[in-house]
Amino acid sequence: MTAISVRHLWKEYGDQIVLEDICLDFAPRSFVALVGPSGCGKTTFLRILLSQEHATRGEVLIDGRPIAPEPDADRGVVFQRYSVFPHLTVLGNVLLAAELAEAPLSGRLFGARRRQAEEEARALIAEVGLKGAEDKYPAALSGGMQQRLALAQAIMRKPKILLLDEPFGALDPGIRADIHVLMKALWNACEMSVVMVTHDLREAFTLATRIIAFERRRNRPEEAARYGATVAKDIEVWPKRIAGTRNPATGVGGSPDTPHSPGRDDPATSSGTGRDDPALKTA
Ligand SMILES: Nc1ncnc2c1ncn2[C@@H]1O[C@H](COP(=O)(O)OP(=O)(O)OP(=O)(O)O)[C@@H](O)[C@H]1O
Repeated sequence: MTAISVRHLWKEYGDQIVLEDICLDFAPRSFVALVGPSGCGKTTFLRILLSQEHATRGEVLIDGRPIAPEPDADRGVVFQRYSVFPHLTVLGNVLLAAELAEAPLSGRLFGARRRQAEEEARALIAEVGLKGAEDKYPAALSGGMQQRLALAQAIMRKPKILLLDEPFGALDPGIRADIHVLMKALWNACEMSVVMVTHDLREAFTLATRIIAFERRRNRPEEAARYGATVAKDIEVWPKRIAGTRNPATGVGGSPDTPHSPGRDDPATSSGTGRDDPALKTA
C-alpha cells in the first residue's frame, strides 16, 4: 500500500517557473488522472514522481520517506510511444523487465529462476491479451498491442506506483476503449497506485478515482515565465471507485476488504484477441 505525498513542490527551469507550490496527498491504490493545458507541467510532475527530474524546492514522500533519487523498480512507467525495446520479442521485453529488476548488472537470470520468470511473463502476456504474439517483435504489433506490451512490461516488475504519460493518446477510440477495460482490470488486480497524464477528460473520468487539473492562473504574457502551474481543480470521481472491488456502478457494492471478483471492468483474463490485434490475425 503506497501513499504519495507532495509537499510545497516547485520546479523551475532557469527563469521559468513550471510548477508552483504543489501540495497533494494520494491515498494508497488511488488512480489519479492529471489534466491541464499543454505546457502546464503535467509531464514534468510525472517525471519528478519517477525521479527522472528533481524538484527545485519542496519534497515528494513515498510512504512517508523521501522519494529515491533515481528511478527504481518500485515505479513503473508507460509513455505514449517507445516504451518497449524494438529489438526484443514480446516475451523478451517482458522477461527483461524481471531480469533488470532482479539482476540489474548482468540483466540475466539463470536456471530455475529464469524458467519461473518466463512462466510469469507468459501468464502476464496472456493476461494483457497478447497470447500467441510472444515471439513477435514490436514492429509487427499494432499501436494498441504495443501499449498492452508496455503495460505488461511495466507490471512485470510489480511496481508500487505506475506512472502513465498519455499512454493511450495515440490509439483509435475503439481500441482505446478496449485498453481502458484492461487498464481498469490491472489496477484492480495489482497492488499499485496509478498516476496518469491525459488530455482526454472522458478517459480521466472513465479510469480515475481522482482528477487533478493543473493550471497557470496568472497567464499574462509578461508573467509567462514567472508563475508556474498550481492545482486548479481536485475532483473525486463519483461513484467512488475502490481498487480490488467491483465497480459500484454495476450495482454490486464493495469495500476495500472485499476480494476481487470478475465484474464489468475486469476482462483482463478473458479479453483474448480484440480489435487492436490485427497482427495476430496475420500471424
Ligand atoms: N528539461 C527541460 N528544460 C527546460 N524546460 C523544460 C524542460 N522540460 C520541460 N520544460 C518546460 O516545462 C514546461 C512544462 O512542460 P511539460 O512537458 O511538463 O508540460 P505538459 O503539461 O506535460 O505539456 P503537454 O500536455 O503538451 O505534454 C514547458 O514550458 C516546457 O518547455
